Amino acid sequence: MRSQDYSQDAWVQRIPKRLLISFGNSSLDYLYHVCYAKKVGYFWIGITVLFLFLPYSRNVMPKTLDGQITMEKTPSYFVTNEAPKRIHSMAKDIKLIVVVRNPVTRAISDYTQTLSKKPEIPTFEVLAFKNRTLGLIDASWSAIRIGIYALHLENWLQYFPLSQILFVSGERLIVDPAGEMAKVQDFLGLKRVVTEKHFYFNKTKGFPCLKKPEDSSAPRCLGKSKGRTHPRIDPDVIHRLRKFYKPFNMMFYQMTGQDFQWEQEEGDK
Ligand SMILES: Nc1ncnc2c1ncn2[C@@H]1O[C@H](COP(=O)(O)OS(=O)(=O)O)[C@@H](OP(=O)(O)O)[C@H]1O
Repeated sequence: MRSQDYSQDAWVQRIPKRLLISFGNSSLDYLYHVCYAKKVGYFWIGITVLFLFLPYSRNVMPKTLDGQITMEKTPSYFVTNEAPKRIHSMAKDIKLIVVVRNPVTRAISDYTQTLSKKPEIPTFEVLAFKNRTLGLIDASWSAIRIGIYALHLENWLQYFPLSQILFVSGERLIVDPAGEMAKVQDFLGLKRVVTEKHFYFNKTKGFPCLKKPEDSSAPRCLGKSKGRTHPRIDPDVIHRLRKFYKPFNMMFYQMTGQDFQWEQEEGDK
């Protein structure tokens, strides 16, 4: 086996070969948090400009050794039109890890986040419709448009084959974090270092958290801004949104070869 060179010269800033992305509000932070805490990769927490506008973005990357993985995480790439083309021109063999979640819950989560910053905005029910009497959904509202995953994925598939993309279920990440992490590690070609023994379910938070690592004093949950209580949304509106998304979801399942079972969920949080 080749011994690792730890000399100063061996630490180099590299263009990431793995990218964690999501449509926003889909548990990407949690995936990143687990990968980071368990050193599954060396991260740059990305901002969209990185790949899009900085030709020498390598300069802002963490230094890694040959054989270590440089990853970048950002929620906004997936819906940024120019992103796949530019990323492809810099790193065509990149592995993409995309976290997805029921688009109806995602839209409500997105709205809840905005509401926490701007309490004066209209209700979700008002923003969701162009014409509520006619049941016409406002697909130009970003909270809704982002959830049309099939549309965004089409753009990426023009540049990257499906084999380079792993879709992680935001729902499964909550109920079975170790199971989803196993898929992530397999996809990255890594030994399964993150397993069930690293997680516990925090009843107060209502989400899984990481158990206390040996080198730190506290178990790690995500902060208060993750896992917020959603406002109550009129069930009719939820029903209407489900109908709106259904054909797009079906298209997305077909394109990815994965059934995320969003139609089977009883209600949205
Ligand atoms: N372990 C754990 N702890 C807390 N929250 C968790 C966890 N796993 C998944 N989630 C869900 O993650 C949702 C927020 O997604 P992110 O903001 O991380 O996504 S993204 O970075 O914008 O893609 C967040 O959405 P909200 O519930 O609307 O706040 C959570 O439902």
